[in-house]
Amino acid sequence: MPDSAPRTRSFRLGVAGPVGTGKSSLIATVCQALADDLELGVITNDIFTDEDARMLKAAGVLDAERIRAVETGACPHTAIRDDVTENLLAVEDLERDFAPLDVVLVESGGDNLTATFSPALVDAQIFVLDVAGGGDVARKGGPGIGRADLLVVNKTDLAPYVGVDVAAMVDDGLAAREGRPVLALSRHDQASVGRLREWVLSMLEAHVSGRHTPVDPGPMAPHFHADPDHPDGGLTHTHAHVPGHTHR
Ligand SMILES: Nc1nc2c(ncn2[C@@H]2O[C@H](COP(=O)(O)OP(=O)(O)OP(=O)(O)O)[C@@H](O)[C@H]2O)c(=O)[nH]1
Repeated sequence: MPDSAPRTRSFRLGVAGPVGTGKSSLIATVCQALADDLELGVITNDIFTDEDARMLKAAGVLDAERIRAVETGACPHTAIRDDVTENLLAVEDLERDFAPLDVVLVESGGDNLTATFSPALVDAQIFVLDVAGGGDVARKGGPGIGRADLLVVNKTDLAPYVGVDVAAMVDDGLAAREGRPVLALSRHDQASVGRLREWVLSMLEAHVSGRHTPVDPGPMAPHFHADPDHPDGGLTHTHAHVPGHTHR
């Protein structure tokens, strides 16, 4: 990427979405599509393991040293939204060790429909749904579906097998997003991979030229955490407040 000034700060791109929608695979696809053109790094988040980082290293999409895992030890959205310290340090370490990096991709642990990144951690974010999760999911709304920088409807190659109309799902996404982009993607469809590549490059260009302003998609909706020590078996809460907030 042409650049005249010395630079250590990368374009930080978050990838969030429900469990199993293909976040790690999308990151692998982006790395494969751009590793010859850009300097890349990856941070993965898992609750108890470094499974996603190991999968990406095994896939050989980047030098293994450029893929690092954060073990959140708590609900994934805590580490990408409420207290991003661990992730921010991991991103900054990567940026220092491989300076200058063009893009650091940060994968959220799989979470529910309402988990989004804090703009304190990433400059832009992709929210990933897949057709196998149901054709109606894009209609369900929430901050990621409505206001992430890009909504991906993933695994379109599976649509005929799960009875989902991809075009209708994309239209639902567009209707929920007031003009923000929606991309139908399959890692087996090179044209769609090309569109994802172009989107990442255009966002990087907008970031480097100062034309992109990170936007907070908004807080999570109220949700329930199971807790055997709680008299009601758990706690329903929101993330609209931050100070003093903890998760088990
Ligand atoms: N058919 C098809 N399968 C895909 C595609 N992308 C991912 N998968 C499969 O979907 C499954 C889940 O993919 P992952 O990339 O691990 O999903 P994830 O969102 O990172 O999963 P968690 O980190 O557990 O939330 C794997 O079996 C992938 O091989 C795709 O484009 N088409």
